[in-house]
Amino acid sequence: MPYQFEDLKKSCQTEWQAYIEHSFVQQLGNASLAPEAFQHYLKQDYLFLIQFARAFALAAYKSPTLSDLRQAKQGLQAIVDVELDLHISYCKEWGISEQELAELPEARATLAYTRYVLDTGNRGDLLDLHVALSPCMVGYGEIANWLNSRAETIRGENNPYDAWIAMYESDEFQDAMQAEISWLNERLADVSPARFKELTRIFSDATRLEIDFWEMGLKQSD
Ligand SMILES: Cc1ncc(CO)c(N)n1
Repeated sequence: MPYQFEDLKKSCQTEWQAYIEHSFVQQLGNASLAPEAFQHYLKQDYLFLIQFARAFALAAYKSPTLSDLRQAKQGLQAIVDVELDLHISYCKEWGISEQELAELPEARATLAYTRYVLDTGNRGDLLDLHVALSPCMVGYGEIANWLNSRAETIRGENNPYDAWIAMYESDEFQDAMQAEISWLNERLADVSPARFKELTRIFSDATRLEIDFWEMGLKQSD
């Protein structure tokens, strides 16, 4: 049986579920999340996105084919020209100025996660890097879908976090998530059991670092 993305999730099911169904996510869905926790998260996510853009630049460098190079360029462009602008205006609505964002120190959870991804890409190949990136690309799309499937989730103007859910349920994000899964499925189909085992380590590490990112938001830790 060729390996598929689903097998990566199955290899760390407990951690994956703890990430997708984290209390930060549940509280965001039922509108009970403390605004301070959300603001802390938003600020750190700005710093996260900057490092995430660098990871796509690294993906360009690690691309053996023109098609991979184009894909990496598209990812970098989407973050720099669209996501970061959106994030900056969203932060403004939450009372966080661009000046404040520019001067923020990185929380340890942000440092750990982003540098882990960059280091994994540096020492490995494009597949290692994509596996390290996949919990972000796929996880947030799944989170939006999971929230929408729950009776406890409040949508619309009665939830101050509605726009956050809307961003990750959008066609743009869901399409990017599907594209990432397809790219991985194509590559995973050819890997050996030993190579797959290495990749499950990376996937599980990145998933655990996503859990820490939610914890950092909830506890407002720096
Ligand atoms: C920490 C984190 N993971 C994933 C995403 C989705 O892009 C994000 N914005 N932030």
